[in-house]
Amino acid sequence: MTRIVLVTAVVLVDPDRRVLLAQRPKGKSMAGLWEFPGGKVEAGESPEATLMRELDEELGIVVREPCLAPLTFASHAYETFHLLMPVYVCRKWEGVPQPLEHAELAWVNRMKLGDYPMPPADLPLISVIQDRI
Ligand SMILES: Nc1nc2c([nH]c(=O)n2[C@@H]2O[C@H](COP(=O)(O)OP(=O)(O)OP(=O)(O)O)[C@@H](O)[C@H]2O)c(=O)[nH]1
Repeated sequence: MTRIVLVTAVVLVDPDRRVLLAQRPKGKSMAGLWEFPGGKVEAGESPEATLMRELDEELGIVVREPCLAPLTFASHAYETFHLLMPVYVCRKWEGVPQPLEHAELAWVNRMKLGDYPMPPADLPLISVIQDRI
């Protein structure tokens, strides 16, 4: 039986309908790949609380819970765990996202998401984002 790891992620959408991708830094697993901001849900935390904490830590922005809307989810078997990742969409936040924990950030036209190498779990998300954002 594989271990399920619960991670929440968010698609931040700007007024030009671009989406924020963040590049995983050197030294981490899947370094160099582009992901959606977020992280592992810790014990006692709601998925929304995880996102609000991660967005503060990773990007230095403040998001209010009502601004997080469910979009879709990813379910992917990695070699050592099974990732279950609820994905939210957010169009409103305070502050300007900064790469506080990532190598780089990119605001990407949603039709160009396929140009950015992503973790395998994220690939099925691309068409959902293109259709629904
Ligand atoms: N935040 C985020 N994590 C993702 C995405 N896609 C994906 O497979 N993941 C995986 O979900 C986990 C998120 O963990 P994390 O952000 O809290 O911590 P981390 O990168 O240091 O994890 P790790 O180094 O243990 O792999 C990682 O294993 C990461 O590879 C994504 O789009 N966003």
